[in-house]
Amino acid sequence: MRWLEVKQTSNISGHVSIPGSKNSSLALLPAAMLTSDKVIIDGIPDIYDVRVIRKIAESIGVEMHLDSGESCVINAANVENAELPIAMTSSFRASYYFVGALLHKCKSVTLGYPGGDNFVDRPIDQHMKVFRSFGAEIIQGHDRYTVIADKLSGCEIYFDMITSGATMNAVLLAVLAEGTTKLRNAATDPEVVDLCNMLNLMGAQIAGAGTDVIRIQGVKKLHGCTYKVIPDRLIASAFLMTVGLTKGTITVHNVIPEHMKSCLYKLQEVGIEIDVKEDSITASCKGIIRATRVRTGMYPIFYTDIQQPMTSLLLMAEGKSIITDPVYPHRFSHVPELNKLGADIKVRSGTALIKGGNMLYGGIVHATDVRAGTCLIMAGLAAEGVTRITGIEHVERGYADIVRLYESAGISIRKCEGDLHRTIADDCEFTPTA
Ligand SMILES: CC(=O)N[C@H]1[C@@H](OP(=O)(O)OP(=O)(O)OC[C@H]2O[C@@H](n3ccc(=O)[nH]c3=O)[C@H](O)[C@@H]2O)O[C@H](CO)[C@@H](O)[C@@H]1O
Ligand SMILES: C=C(OP(=O)(O)O)C(=O)O
Repeated sequence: MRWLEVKQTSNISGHVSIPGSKNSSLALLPAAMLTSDKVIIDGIPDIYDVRVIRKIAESIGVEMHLDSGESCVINAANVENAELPIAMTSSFRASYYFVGALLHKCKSVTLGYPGGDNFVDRPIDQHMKVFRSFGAEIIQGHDRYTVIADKLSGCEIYFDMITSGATMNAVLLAVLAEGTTKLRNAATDPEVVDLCNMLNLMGAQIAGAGTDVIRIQGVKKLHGCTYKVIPDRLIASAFLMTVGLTKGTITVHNVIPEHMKSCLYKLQEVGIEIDVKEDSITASCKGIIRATRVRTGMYPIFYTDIQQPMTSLLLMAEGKSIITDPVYPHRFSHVPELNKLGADIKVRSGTALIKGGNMLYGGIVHATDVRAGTCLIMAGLAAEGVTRITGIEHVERGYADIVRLYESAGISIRKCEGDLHRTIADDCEFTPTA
């Protein structure tokens, strides 16, 4: 059994260089397959999902080399078919971008239904709507689906809800489709803009990215480029929140503060001091944390992916806080785990009612998704004694080297392997694996 081990920690002082965005990388890597030229992308994190993408790519003849923390070189000149490995494509969420990236070239793409963070049911009806809008036929099996199109025709799509994934998939299909595509009610997330920026550098004609109407004029061919992925705003936001649990100061470097505004304002509101520079943000906390209400939404509203870390932060507040997550109303699997550590949280129809101020005590808890992992690490830092967090594989989907990253923040956590139920005081028996 593997787990992460976290000890109560106070008064931190650290500097963290934020890695490239997972959610951007998962779209940029398939996007690089739209051309037969070489594409170089800097800053791709060496996380589990990226490793799976690399294996899937290799299985269809795409060359993908990743030097850790450096450049990823992608060459899709020799891809002929897109019969993708089912289990691999079902092991993470964003495999659907392979359809957007390969349908034009291969005319047929077969893959497994998306997996990934299993906090809730996550429909892909908007992706299906996108495929059909471009003229594709979809054949659905019990564990796989095939998307077939001899030709992709530009179209107009009004999304039924704001979805970053389906917006990006539509962009991937539109850049080489015949004619013009107009996407309405499109997502405005920084990761959507990042994808459009790279595609424009490859010769695409995309206008309006970052607004809710994106217009794409299809082109005949895209060419290679060198690009750098944006920083991971989700990892950066969680680090800033951490000072609310440990007290002290933390500076995140290599960030784009504009991407994190909804988080920064909320942190100031609850009592964390925020100092924003051009590409770094310092958060400090000496005093009390105030209770608040949080409601998630699609960008630029407070993002669902930091709802779980925010829950841990609000455990420190005297009084009652309320977190509602309309984006994923069932994303609360972290709550029973936090309650095991002494928290007092009740969940009622997509809303967590948090009674802050309780003492937290270390224990054994389980992370069911990457952000639940972050949230449990944060609670562990405030809990008396030692906290062990299982479900590391979920955390590894989003963090390349979580131990080293926290170390730079002045926080010591360990990856351990062995007998989980050995007495927590019996510290020296564990075998750190990183
Ligand atoms: C790999 C990646 O980038 N993952 C992020 C992406 O996921 P992902 O792109 O899957 O999430 P979406 O933006 O598509 O989801 C937004 C909302 O639309 C709904 N929806 C989406 C698609 C669809 O076909 N039908 C449908 O009903 C979802 O249930 C959700 O309520 O955005 C989410 C919302 O910010 C984040 O939590 C994920 O970290
Ligand atoms: C939900 C997340 O990721 P994914 O969509 O890849 O499951 C996340 O990063 O918090």
